[in-house]
Amino acid sequence: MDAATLSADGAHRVQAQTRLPNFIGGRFVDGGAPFDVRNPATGDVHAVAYEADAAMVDAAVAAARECVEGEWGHMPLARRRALLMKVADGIERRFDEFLEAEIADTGKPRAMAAHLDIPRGAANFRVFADFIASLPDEAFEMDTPDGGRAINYSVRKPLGVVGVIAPWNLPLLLMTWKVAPAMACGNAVIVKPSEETPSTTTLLAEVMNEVGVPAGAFNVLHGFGPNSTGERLTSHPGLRAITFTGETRTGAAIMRSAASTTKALSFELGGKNPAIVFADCDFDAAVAGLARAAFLNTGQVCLAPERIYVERPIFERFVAAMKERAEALRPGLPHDESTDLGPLISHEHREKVLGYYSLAIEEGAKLVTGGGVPDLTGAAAGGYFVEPTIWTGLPQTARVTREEIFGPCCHIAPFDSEEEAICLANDTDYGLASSVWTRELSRAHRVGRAMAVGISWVNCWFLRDLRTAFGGARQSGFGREGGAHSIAFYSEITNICVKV
Ligand SMILES: NC(=O)c1ccc[n+]([C@@H]2O[C@H](COP(=O)([O-])OP(=O)(O)OC[C@H]3O[C@@H](n4cnc5c(N)ncnc54)[C@H](O)[C@@H]3O)[C@@H](O)[C@H]2O)c1
Ligand SMILES: O=C/C=C/C=C(\O)C(=O)O
Repeated sequence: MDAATLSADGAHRVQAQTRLPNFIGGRFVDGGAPFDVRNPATGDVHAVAYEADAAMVDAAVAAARECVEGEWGHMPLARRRALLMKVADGIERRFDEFLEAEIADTGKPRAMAAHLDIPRGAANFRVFADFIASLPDEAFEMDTPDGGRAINYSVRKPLGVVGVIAPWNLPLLLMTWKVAPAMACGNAVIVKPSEETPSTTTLLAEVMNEVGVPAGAFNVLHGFGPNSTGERLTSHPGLRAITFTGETRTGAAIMRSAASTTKALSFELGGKNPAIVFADCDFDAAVAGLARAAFLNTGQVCLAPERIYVERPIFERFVAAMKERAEALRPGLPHDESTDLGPLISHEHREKVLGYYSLAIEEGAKLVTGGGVPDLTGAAAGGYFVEPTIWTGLPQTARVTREEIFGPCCHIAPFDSEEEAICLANDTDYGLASSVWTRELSRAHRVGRAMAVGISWVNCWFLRDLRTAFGGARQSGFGREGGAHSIAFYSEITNICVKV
């Protein structure tokens, strides 16, 4: 069986033990040490992927380099763009297969994957194929010492071979968010999907071949991080850049490993994101928006608010409304239409989240709701579910209010002034995203701007225009991607200075 069997029939379409081989130079290749891929909604093994060894990494780098120095890197932009548009069409043509593959790897509710993950996979290719067509190059005319003039203009060229190291929480979305602009710029990519979620990346390799992307422009290597495929890629001298989304600690390890070959790095890392709710907000919209933000994807969204600060006059009412929302969420299997809360990604991650659930109590939190494991029967009894959880009463110094948990949980604290709210929100080592909820226009701008983050939302959350800058401040990463920022990162820019 190969990745094509992901298209099998029936309600639960992914068959047991789907084979997910590595994809090098346009071909699925045998070899590598097999490892199990589990469906976290049931705990069952649904696929086997193959950890790429050092020789496979070398082969992928060689194939990618040949392609970027040859057909792909020199392809006229119009043709390259047309191919990327076809990749988007190809994802949509095989939408159900992508959907089932993503669901099998993550256990997330079908509606979420159908409305967010898979459509964004296609959109990422369309947006960057469009965007690159109309992006102006820089030009500066200058005076010269001899009284003449010179014209400077810049041209963009591919960087070369780019390594894309992706996480498991929004697998297709976050991987294509990097692959699409990298390929639009003419680079060849080698993707290492998370070992937890290798299926949709493998399926994308099939689409690349189907639509005629030249062999070697897109490669997939499966495996783990340290002493495995991840580290082999980050230390490989044949790669010019690594774009990474994942934990801050992993980012630090990648930096060390990439240092000796001076690769360009773009890092989207963890967060401990604040939300500030003022008493003048649209109360119902704030509750609906923040309940979604805290619990979407079972809290496994890097942008999720794990710290919510609420102006004192509405604090009790807000906590009660969030409690009601949390308790209305129904955990269950992805294909059950009544499910709105999926599992965590793995047994290990559940242990980590439950560790924080215990720690919160040890640190003196008041448990508003949740704090444990839901009592599920049938197939879901083997899944890695936890209860959506809300705490109050912790100090800013508690580990639960400082460390990223990455589960369906948040701590809610009161504040008395705008100044205090800003201080509390920015009192963190991270700086990824924030949201401010108020009806007062100038305060919205003032507080929105004061947030020490890369992405500051006002009266919304996770509203994305893919042309805008996206990334983290402080320990949430460096570099920005999105729109022109992506194109700049994935390009080698040559300035040409012509004396006239
Ligand atoms: N800032 C963002 O945009 C953003 C988006 C999504 C997720 N995240 C963060 O990602 C984390 C969750 O994802 P995760 O658990 O998959 O992250 P992770 O850091 O554990 O793993 C991410 C990827 O890195 C690989 N990896 C691990 N160690 C490596 C090493 N030493 N060398 C090379 N590769 C290595 C993994 O195999 C995986 O493919 C959270 O911290 C979350 O906040 C951030
Ligand atoms: O879990 C993190 C979500 C990140 C989202 C994006 O990178 C995006 O929307 O492009």
